[in-house]
Amino acid sequence: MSSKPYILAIDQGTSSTKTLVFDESGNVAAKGTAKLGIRYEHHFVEQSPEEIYSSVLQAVKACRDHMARQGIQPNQIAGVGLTNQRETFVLWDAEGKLLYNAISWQCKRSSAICDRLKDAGKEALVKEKTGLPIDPYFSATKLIWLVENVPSIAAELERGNVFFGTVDTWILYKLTDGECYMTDHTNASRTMLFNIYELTWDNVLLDELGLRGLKLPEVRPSAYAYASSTFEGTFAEPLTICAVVGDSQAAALGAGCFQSGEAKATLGTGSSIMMAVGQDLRHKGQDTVDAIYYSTDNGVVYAAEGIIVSCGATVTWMRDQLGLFAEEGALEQMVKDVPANHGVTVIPAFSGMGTPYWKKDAKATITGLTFASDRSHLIRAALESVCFQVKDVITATETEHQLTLSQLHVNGGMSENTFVVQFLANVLNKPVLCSAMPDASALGCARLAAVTLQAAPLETRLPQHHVSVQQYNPNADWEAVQSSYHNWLEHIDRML
Ligand SMILES: O=P(O)(O)OC[C@H](O)CO
Repeated sequence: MSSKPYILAIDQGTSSTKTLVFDESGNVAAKGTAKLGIRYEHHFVEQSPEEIYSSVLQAVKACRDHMARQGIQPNQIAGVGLTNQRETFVLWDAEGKLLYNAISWQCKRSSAICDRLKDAGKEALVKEKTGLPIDPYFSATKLIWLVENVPSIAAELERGNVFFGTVDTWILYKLTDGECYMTDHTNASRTMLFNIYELTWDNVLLDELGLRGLKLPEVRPSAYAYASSTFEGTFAEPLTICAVVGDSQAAALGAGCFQSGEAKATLGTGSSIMMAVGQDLRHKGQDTVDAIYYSTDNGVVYAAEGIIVSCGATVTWMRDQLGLFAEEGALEQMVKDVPANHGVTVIPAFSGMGTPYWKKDAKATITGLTFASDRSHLIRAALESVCFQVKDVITATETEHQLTLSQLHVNGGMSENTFVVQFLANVLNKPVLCSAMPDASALGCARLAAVTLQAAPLETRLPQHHVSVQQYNPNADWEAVQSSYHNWLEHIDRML
């Protein structure tokens, strides 16, 4: 064992920051966590940048204290990996003074701006350069909203005094007292300002979007020695941050998607599905998102991504707004008790539909109800909708990239529901793998940090041989499965 066998991973997410210490085999040796608030107001979703930063410090401190109880010394930490919620951004000035709250990836304030850009025919240009569709999900249109609606930001932009940063950049900036103004390829690729083929901020796009003069961070590989920090005195000696990567990408790396055609689906409130494509993006996605998966000294690896807006959110709505059940635990048995959905179909467009439909203004529908329908049918149809949406994304990805899904790894809260995972295996007609390791994003960024530290192949880092992985194989009548999926597609067609 080396004298520095541990890696500290920081996972800065939307509702909390988690920290985990991994040993060389991928065992979790210590943990810390800190909660984080979020403000929802109609279509506006914001967070406090200071709170984001302090949640990182708190979670790192909690982890340090746990390390001490486990007998791990800070000088046994070889380096730090940082993974973070993507698309959320912060603006500050040359003095480091905040210009606004952090605008969350969930915020849809720029819906009308997206329509305007599409009407002006900008969609092809944006897609061609960034790999992204024009959608409020990505940072740029919400930045335009701020420039158009907050006079002080417009004035500062005019003076060249607006510094833009995704959450990783903000954390690096704060940890280094403004010394490190950087981001990685994966985070840059979610802003809708970064050319994912030329690997530069796109000046043509910045001009077209009225953002000329915006200060943007230097972009580095995901596996890279960014900066060193004591985390404001949490550690006596500075630790080096050796990796930065968006959390969905990190979750795919943590799940072990290393070969083209391997994919992961994080089934949370919504879902991000990512399929590894390789170093060469030969076919560009039309309805899927072309994403930078990760980058090292050896270059950039691409992935295809699909975004589902409503997964667990549909079930939460059925619990909180319709009162159909009280606890998640009861849910699984309830749906297993009914052999089918009895003709009930839920199209969960509560906040529009993402990949491959990109209909941000669509509304949810429940169809096929009769007096014989009961809550189990509704819930079953809601859970089926999660799987059908994943199938939609996988089908679009396979077609656009001329790849075949080999297997799907699932993680996130809904992957604990065995009905969902089995139904997914049936709908995809492929094995679905569910790891007992819940913190895939932290593991993924720790793997990248290990690559920076040891220049070894990514797939050999922190192998986690001890963690059990449950495999679900298709076990239903394929014709029946196909017929229910066709029924879903027909309903989608009607909705569109
Ligand atoms: O904070 P999470 O883990 O829900 O991740 C948010 C995603 O990065 C948004 O793209």
